[in-house]
Amino acid sequence: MLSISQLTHTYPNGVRALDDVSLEIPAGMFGLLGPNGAGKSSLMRCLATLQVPSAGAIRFGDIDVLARPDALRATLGYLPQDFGVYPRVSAADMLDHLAVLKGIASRGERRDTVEALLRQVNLWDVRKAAIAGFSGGMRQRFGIAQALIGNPKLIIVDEPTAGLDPEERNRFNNLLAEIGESVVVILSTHIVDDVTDLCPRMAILVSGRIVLAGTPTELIAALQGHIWQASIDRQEVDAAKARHEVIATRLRGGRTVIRVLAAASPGVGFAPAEPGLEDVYFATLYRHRAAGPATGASAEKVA
Ligand SMILES: Nc1ncnc2c1ncn2[C@@H]1O[C@H](COP(=O)(O)OP(=O)(O)OP(=O)(O)O)[C@@H](O)[C@H]1O
Repeated sequence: MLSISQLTHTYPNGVRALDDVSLEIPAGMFGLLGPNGAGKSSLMRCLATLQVPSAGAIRFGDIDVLARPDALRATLGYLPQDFGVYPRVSAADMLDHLAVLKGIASRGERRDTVEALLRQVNLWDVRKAAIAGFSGGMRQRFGIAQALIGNPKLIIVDEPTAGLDPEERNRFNNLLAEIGESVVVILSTHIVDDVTDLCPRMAILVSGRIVLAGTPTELIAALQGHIWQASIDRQEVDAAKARHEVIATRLRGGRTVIRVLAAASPGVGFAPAEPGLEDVYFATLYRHRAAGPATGASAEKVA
């Protein structure tokens, strides 16, 4: 179990990226959804001990993470949003090097580990090719291989499928789904379908705050009977937005399909719609935007 209590992080420029974040995350896959700038990467970096939060506490099992970051690192697998540079060394040599850094001293054990991981992520055939020449999907699969070195109990993956084509995204998600259910896997993303496909538990982060948390099934059920859909002309969209709580608009065959949040039928032309996780996400963002400032971390004036 990963326990995050009242975590707050303010960058030196005054941006408060995390604001009183508390979450209890059991074993299994946990989806953290949020728009750009919500604070997802900031939270991931704090959990991965790459950044010390301004306030709050993090516990993973027996480990007080802020007091003993090294103890967490020994059991952590982290796939950052962006590796930055991709070396010209081969995938096999790089994994071997990273295994040394993870403390696997025995050459034989490393060879077995590297082979098993490369086969698991389907990169065995290209093990001798330089990572610098890999496609985006191959890089991400290499990324998950390096995160799995040493059988970590906490795995953090930060927006892993952004920029991948649907086939590679699917491949990557299948890999994540195979990771054992006895470990905590945190998947940070703004792709709702990734959470729908993979995560039995989730939370939505907006402006550095957890605004919703639960199981996708329960959160979707809570919207039952509250989502309505209509197909309208593009010119009518602004008027519809003024009249209704329009949570999403989508073009379909030259017309605009709007999804509206309402306890009863909003009027002629609207049909009841089956809610999905995307409605949960958009309704949450809509309510947040209606209640306060635009999404993005809150900027505090520093005196
Ligand atoms: N090193 C930093 N210094 C100052 N501000 C930062 C720093 N890193 C992030 N921020 C700010 O903190 C807020 C949260 O950023 P963060 O990258 O954590 O969000 P995110 O949800 O991961 O966004 P994205 O989906 O775009 O990656 C943003 O306003 C961002 O500009």
